[in-house]
Amino acid sequence: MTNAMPANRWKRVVVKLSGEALMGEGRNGLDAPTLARIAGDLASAAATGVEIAVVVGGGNFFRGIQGADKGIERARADSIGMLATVMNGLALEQAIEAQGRQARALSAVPMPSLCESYSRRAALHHLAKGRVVICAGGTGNPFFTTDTGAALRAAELSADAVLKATQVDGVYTADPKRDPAARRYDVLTHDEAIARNLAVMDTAAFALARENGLPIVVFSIREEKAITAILMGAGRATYVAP
Ligand SMILES: Nc1ncnc2c1ncn2[C@@H]1O[C@H](COP(=O)(O)OP(=O)(O)OP(=O)(O)O)[C@@H](O)[C@H]1O
Ligand SMILES: O=c1ccn([C@@H]2O[C@H](COP(=O)(O)O)[C@@H](O)[C@H]2O)c(=O)[nH]1
Repeated sequence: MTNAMPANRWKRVVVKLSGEALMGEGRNGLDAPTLARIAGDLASAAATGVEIAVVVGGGNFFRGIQGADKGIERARADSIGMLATVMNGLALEQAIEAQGRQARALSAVPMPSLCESYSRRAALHHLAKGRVVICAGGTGNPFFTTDTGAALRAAELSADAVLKATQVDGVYTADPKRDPAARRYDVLTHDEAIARNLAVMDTAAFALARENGLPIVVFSIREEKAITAILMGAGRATYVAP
């Protein structure tokens, strides 16, 4: 971990939680022990007093781009992807509450019979009460991802950082799952991430974070209590500094 990370000064963070992380060692869907482990970490993180909003992905169920490759109209495929994030959001809400911490899933795609709709005001209200806020449905628009959703929510909620909880332990010179020679960065800038096409997050997310002066911390959610560790300035991660 880099000393550059001013973790313990953060008051509010947005955690981008990989949907794929929720499937554990499975091939898709939700793995109950993994869900409980991550929910426990989020509950511990909230217990430190830092306000936690989670933007949850949907890659364990569906990604729009894959649907489009199979012939589903892209906007419709993205709608299915957004629904996938709501499924994850509802599961996460219940798993966090099972850990004794209040949580509220707020969907950017209104589904009032399932959960509250997302609004900035509602999110700030629940955060002030110490609840973990789960932002589901991404941005609510097709042609975006939950990475961009995380940068957007972080900007509008005046968060101090985006914590990208993913499958790899940082940003590499190339995708480490495909290139065993890829080297890991400790620190880099948004400009460098964009210029080098580092696909750990999409360019729109890096650009939105850069424009709003938001640091991004990329780390592996496979580690025990990884989110809590990052809040304490510990753990292995790449710090993307504005
Ligand atoms: N330069 C890079 N450095 C690190 N990881 C990279 C890089 N390029 C591509 N990746 C890949 O990006 C992935 C993370 O991004 P992605 O948003 O696709 O998945 P995710 O965080 O698991 O979210 P979800 O499952 O919800 O879609 C990593 O698992 C890694 O394999
Ligand atoms: O703002 C958004 C966010 C997401 N989507 C769709 O959902 C899936 C799942 O999200 P991931 O970020 O890939 O985990 C995504 O592939 C899109 O199809 C969206 O349309 N708008």
